[in-house]
Amino acid sequence: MDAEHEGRRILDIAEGFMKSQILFSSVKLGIFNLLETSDSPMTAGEISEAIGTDADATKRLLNACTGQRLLEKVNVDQETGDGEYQLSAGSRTYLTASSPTALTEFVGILGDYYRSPWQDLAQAVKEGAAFSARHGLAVDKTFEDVYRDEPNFTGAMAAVPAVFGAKTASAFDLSEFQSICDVGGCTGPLAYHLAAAYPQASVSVYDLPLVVKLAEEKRPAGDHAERVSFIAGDFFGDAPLPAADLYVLCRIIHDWNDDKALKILNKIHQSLPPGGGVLVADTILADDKTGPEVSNKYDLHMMLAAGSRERSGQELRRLLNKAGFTEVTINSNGYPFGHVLGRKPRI
Ligand SMILES: C[S@@+](CC[C@H](N)C(=O)[O-])C[C@H]1O[C@@H](n2cnc3c(N)ncnc32)[C@H](O)[C@@H]1O
Repeated sequence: MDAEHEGRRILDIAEGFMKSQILFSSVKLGIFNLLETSDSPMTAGEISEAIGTDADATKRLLNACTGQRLLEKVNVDQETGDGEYQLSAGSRTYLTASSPTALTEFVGILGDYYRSPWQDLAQAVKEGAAFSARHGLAVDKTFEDVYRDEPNFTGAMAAVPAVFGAKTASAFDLSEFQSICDVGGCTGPLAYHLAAAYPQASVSVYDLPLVVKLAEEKRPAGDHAERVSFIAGDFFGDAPLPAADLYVLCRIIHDWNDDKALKILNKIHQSLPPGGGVLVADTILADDKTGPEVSNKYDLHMMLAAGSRERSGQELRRLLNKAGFTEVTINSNGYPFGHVLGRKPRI
């Protein structure tokens, strides 16, 4: 073992919160959005004046952002070290207001609403199910509570499939399906990718009434978006799902305990014609549950925020089998989601 290397690696893990705080604070202060609107690189003084912050502290934050390659520093005075700041390629693509691939709202929710339950990780591990009973979505909290506590939840959710949804659309060849329903599809970012990838299919999104209302208001212009319909409902209610021969569940199964997840899968199975499919997209754990890192992180996150869990491919296979899906194919590669396709038997 290289002792020094291991020591540094452990400190690096411990100091991880400092890195994320640099990002969260810069997003919160509007630094990336400001630089997007500027025709040329800006000095720390210009930035602090525009966002109403302390000049010296702002300069230190901007330099830390540069160290994280969130910003670039140009025209540097070799004597004073002062210079001008501009967006890096990464922040221009993923952290600016007008970018169609902006992750800003998701970063915002991670830095605030989603960060607070992590303070209780040790307590949650001590208590297990008792902690979930107090805090868990699957137990005593509804999605209506989530929307009341964090009004920007839909914006934050939508950011991730807007960026990574093309990978979900292409994880399997879905071209045989004529009608696709994204169940719990939020304001439609994944449905728009599905509509673009499968022009032969009609595409719908099924979600709670308040989300559908928002989705209609936010619908972007363009052919693919216009082909997507939004249908309000409750997947735990008695009303049938919109008709489809493929149902998609992106980050839905991981919200719920096995009983509730099975309810959703059973309902989908009942709604499908023979040979129809269900596509699950979640951060899938390795069979020994020790990776990939993104899935382990979100497994704990789901425990803290929703009293639920991420599952391995084999666990998802067993759930799908229980609901009556026989042919189950697992494609667990990919960031941030792996994918599982299940089929209702043809006879
Ligand atoms: C974790 S979000 C995932 C959203 C989207 N699929 C994604 O990956 O970004 C869960 C979604 O399920 C929806 N949802 C929760 N309970 C529901 C219910 N009972 N019926 C229909 N949709 C529901 C929420 O409104 C939300 O859009």
